[in-house]
Amino acid sequence: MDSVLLDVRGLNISFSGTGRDVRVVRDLSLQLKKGECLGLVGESGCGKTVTGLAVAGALKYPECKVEGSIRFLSDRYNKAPHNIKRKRIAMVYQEGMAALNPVLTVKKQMTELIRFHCRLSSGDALVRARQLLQRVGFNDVDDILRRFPGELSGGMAQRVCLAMALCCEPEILIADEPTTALDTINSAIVMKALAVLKKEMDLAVILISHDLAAVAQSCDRLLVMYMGKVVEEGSTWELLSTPLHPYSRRLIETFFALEEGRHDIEPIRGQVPGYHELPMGCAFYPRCEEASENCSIYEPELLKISENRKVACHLYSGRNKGAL
Ligand SMILES: Nc1ncnc2c1ncn2[C@@H]1O[C@H](COP(=O)(O)OP(=O)(O)OP(=O)(O)O)[C@@H](O)[C@H]1O
Repeated sequence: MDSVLLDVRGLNISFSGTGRDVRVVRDLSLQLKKGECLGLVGESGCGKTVTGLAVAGALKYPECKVEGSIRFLSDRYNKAPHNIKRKRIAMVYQEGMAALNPVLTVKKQMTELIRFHCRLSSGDALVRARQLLQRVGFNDVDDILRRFPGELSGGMAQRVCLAMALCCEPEILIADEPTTALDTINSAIVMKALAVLKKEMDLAVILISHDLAAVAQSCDRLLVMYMGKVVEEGSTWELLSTPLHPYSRRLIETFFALEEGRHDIEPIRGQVPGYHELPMGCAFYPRCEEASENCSIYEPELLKISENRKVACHLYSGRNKGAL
């Protein structure tokens, strides 16, 4: 559990689609240890998916610039070459069904993938496909192999995608909203499959999610992101029970109030700004009820405030002075 597998430092991601660069991930650093589950949470558009794609080496748009250092480390590889990194880090996306080819059976898709990546014969690839499907909790694997994606439920399709992501025995799995399109029962089945895999394969997982209840059950540690930056980091239990950053506090309060069916909670005031109109100082200050004058001038750094806790807020930097 102690060896660091992934070390990301000073990650900046920008898109230049409209002619000028728009930075959507700003100076992000994270470490992931063997067997650990790290949650990335925050509102839509705060940069969770692009961070996951950059780590998986899957951000390939010509208009996208990735800067900073992403190092994949393990007992066997130090600064792994790109092809090894791609095999050791796998990603599953929001909608399993959309990731599968609708006109090919599960058997065809899985065996082709396994033959391509693992260089196995057709017979051995089929054996491996069966093992992988069992690993994600299917009992009648031959029935699943015969089906076309349209004959699977959303939860089944997501588990097939999970099985496919495991074909190269990755050490890190990035799961991007794996339950977004699923009902409660299927979400629970997919999350259980993830938990079993994490334990059996000692997988390190980055779980990107809006679902703080799922995150609370699965993750050891959390990063809260706002407008492309990490605003708070800590162990899951500590962060969810005593959030420090005013943004984390409002995000958590709102989520759990809605979970309890309470609609009396005030939404966070104001709007999420566009990346091209980020305010000076703290990006959250126009919406923050605890902002001071300095928050509109100085951008807070992510400061370590205890062994497992970091926060980027002037309430904790000693600069929270001057009324707004
Ligand atoms: N290919 C692209 N070209 C231009 N901008 C992009 C591209 N992909 C993502 N972005 C922008 O990057 C920002 C971060 O997007 P991202 O998908 O990472 O957010 P997110 O936190 O994962 O949101 P969600 O929870 O809704 O998936 C958004 O403003 C998005 O519009």
